[in-house]
Amino acid sequence: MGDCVVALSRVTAELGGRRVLHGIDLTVRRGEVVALLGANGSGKSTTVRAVIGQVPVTGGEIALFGTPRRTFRDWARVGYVPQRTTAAGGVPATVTEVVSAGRLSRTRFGPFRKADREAVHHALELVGLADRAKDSVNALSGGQYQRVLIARALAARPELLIMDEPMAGVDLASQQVLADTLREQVAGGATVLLVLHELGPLEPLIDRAVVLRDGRVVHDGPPEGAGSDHDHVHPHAPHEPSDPIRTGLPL
Ligand SMILES: Nc1ncnc2c1ncn2[C@@H]1O[C@H](COP(=O)(O)OP(=O)(O)OP(=O)(O)O)[C@@H](O)[C@H]1O
Repeated sequence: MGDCVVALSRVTAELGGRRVLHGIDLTVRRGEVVALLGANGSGKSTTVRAVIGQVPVTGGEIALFGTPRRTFRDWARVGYVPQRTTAAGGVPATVTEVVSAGRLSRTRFGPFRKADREAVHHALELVGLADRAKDSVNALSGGQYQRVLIARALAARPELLIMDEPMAGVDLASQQVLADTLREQVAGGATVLLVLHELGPLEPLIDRAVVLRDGRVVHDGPPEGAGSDHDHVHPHAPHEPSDPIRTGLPL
């Protein structure tokens, strides 16, 4: 398993005193693009947040680049794009400031040098927002803000990209930019783990789909077998309380 970039073995986690991950096994090998699918509340976000250390695990093992997560320190190799709903801070900042924050893991919080400024500019070019560099992020559309978050993750030139629902609530034009950006990253050798509620426009890029149900893996294989998750209800989407209970899984 020397080429495992992410490896979870029998991982359990609790939130609010309730067990939400019931023994997750998941591997992402170097250069692979793995999609984590499943209904609302199935544990997708909790799984990726456990990988980056935002959710404490109560059992099992997590390794990054072959190193146990507990002792892993090389965070500049990892780019994380949070779910946009949890990332909106309401703090006024320019596009450049937000993206520069993604470079801090490389500068080790020291002064920015030319290479750092170039990396920030390049990341903004990749997501098509170089012309908005000086604008406040508050002036951006949801899709543009999502592109800023992705540029922030790319600014450190990570080998592993972890993205939580990068397409959620994103307009079609931005979706296309995101798909193109991701394709370039993958072509450049990046490894990707992303949470999706449906395969959508990213499907051609995905090597493997892992479907969760109630905190357990119920499918791990080619994306064709996973299908799109029509039963997922996104928090941004209007939702009728009278809707039937949805499982989000292929029957
Ligand atoms: N901070 C929290 N405290 C208590 N329970 C939580 C918390 N965050 C999530 N949960 C619960 O943990 C379970 C897994 O949630 P998680 O966000 O990982 O699911 P998800 O598959 O990412 O769903 P979604 O598609 O809605 O984002 C759900 O039952 C959720 O209600």
